[in-house]
Amino acid sequence: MDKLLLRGNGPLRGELRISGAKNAALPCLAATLLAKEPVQLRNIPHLRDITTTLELLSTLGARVLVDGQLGIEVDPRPVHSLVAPYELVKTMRASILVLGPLLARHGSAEVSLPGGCAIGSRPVSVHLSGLQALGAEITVENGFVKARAAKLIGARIVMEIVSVTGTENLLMAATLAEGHTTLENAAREPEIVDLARCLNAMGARISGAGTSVIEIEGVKELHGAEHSVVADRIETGTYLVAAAMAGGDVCLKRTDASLLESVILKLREAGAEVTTGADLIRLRMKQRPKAVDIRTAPFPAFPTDMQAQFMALNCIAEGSGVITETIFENRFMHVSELQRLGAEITADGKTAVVRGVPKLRGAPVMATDLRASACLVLAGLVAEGETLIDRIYHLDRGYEVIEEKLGALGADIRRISNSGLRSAS
Ligand SMILES: CC(=O)N[C@H]1[C@@H](OP(=O)(O)OP(=O)(O)OC[C@H]2O[C@@H](n3ccc(=O)[nH]c3=O)[C@H](O)[C@@H]2O)O[C@H](CO)[C@@H](O)[C@@H]1O
Ligand SMILES: C=C(OP(=O)(O)O)C(=O)O
Repeated sequence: MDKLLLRGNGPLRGELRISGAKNAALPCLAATLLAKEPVQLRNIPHLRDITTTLELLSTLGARVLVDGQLGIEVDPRPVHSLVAPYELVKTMRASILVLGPLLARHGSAEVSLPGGCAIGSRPVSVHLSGLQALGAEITVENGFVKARAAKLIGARIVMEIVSVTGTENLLMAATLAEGHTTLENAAREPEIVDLARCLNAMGARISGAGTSVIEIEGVKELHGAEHSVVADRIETGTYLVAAAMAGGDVCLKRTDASLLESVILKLREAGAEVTTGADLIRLRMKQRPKAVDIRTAPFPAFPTDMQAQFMALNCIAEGSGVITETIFENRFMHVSELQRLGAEITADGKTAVVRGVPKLRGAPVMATDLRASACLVLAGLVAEGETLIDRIYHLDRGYEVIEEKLGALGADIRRISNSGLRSAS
């Protein structure tokens, strides 16, 4: 099992290219199952979750071509299986996203209940009740969701909870439903806007994505298309926090500041100088960060996927910051690991109070989920001495070559793989 070894060694300087967003690429890959022709997707990040999704699509029978330039073509015509097996689905939350497309295009689907980060109970009731409202018959048996519908019929759906993948599943299913569908209380995340763009390029008729009311006029079929996936706002935010913690001057390219305004606001509050251009963000930090209060909530508020990284920032900041996690009930697993590095944190229920210390000290730590892993990397960048992070397979689900990217900015970070020690830069 790979590990990461870090040594805190001062400011970060240089330029980085941000990858396509995992959480946009995954629904777009699932959406290809709706088409009658091959779909080309560009700017797909090279990540473990993407590989798992491609394996899942191949298992269903789709023909997948990877062109080596971050481009992937999926030909859904040979699909012959409508079963998403447990072995593939267990590692990844987004695998539930094949449910809506398979049902809408083929009239039935069996999808194992999904895995993903263990950051809460993460039910899928919103997905299932929405599909029922579109006319599907749904049962959950032996860990599988079984869905059938001779034909989906458009409906007005008021989602009980704001759910990102729930909105995406229903959006995809509704594109081929007969008549009009309205999704109310929809999630507004940029990845949903990106999925709607991809679907509209395939011939869907969707308006309102990015607002809480999405309108979908069902069409008879969807055709092939080409779509380039939006930049990863969480990867962007993670590298911005890295520079805010380590200090220095970093420019992130091929990203979009409008996707992470709430994060940039908090970085400025922490004392960073942030300037933005059409597709770049530059962060300069000349001082010890000031602690900030964070409250996670659905977009456009502060994202839960950036909570752990800001907790790491508060750990070495001047003053105290209160972090309130309102989305997931079990997303403070990084607290005990940060404490191993000398952080002063008191967590109680949804709230963690972090009192900044002048220095963290390196130690062996364990990654517990994707963003928790990222926060340990950030802490390791500024800790005195060596930090060894175990179980970084979580990190590989969501960060493309993190050790190379941080290494290029001057960080001392190395991956220790089973085959030996590999330098970052
Ligand atoms: C692959 C992907 O895009 N993952 C993102 C997606 O996850 P995901 O789509 O799983 O997250 P949701 O938006 O569905 O979850 C938000 C909250 O709603 C609850 N809920 C959700 C569905 C449901 O049927 N019932 C229910 O109670 C969840 O347990 C959670 O407490 O959005 C999260 C919130 O921004 C992000 O952290 C994840 O990175
Ligand atoms: C929680 C995340 O991923 P997933 O929903 O796939 O578990 C994440 O991207 O931070």
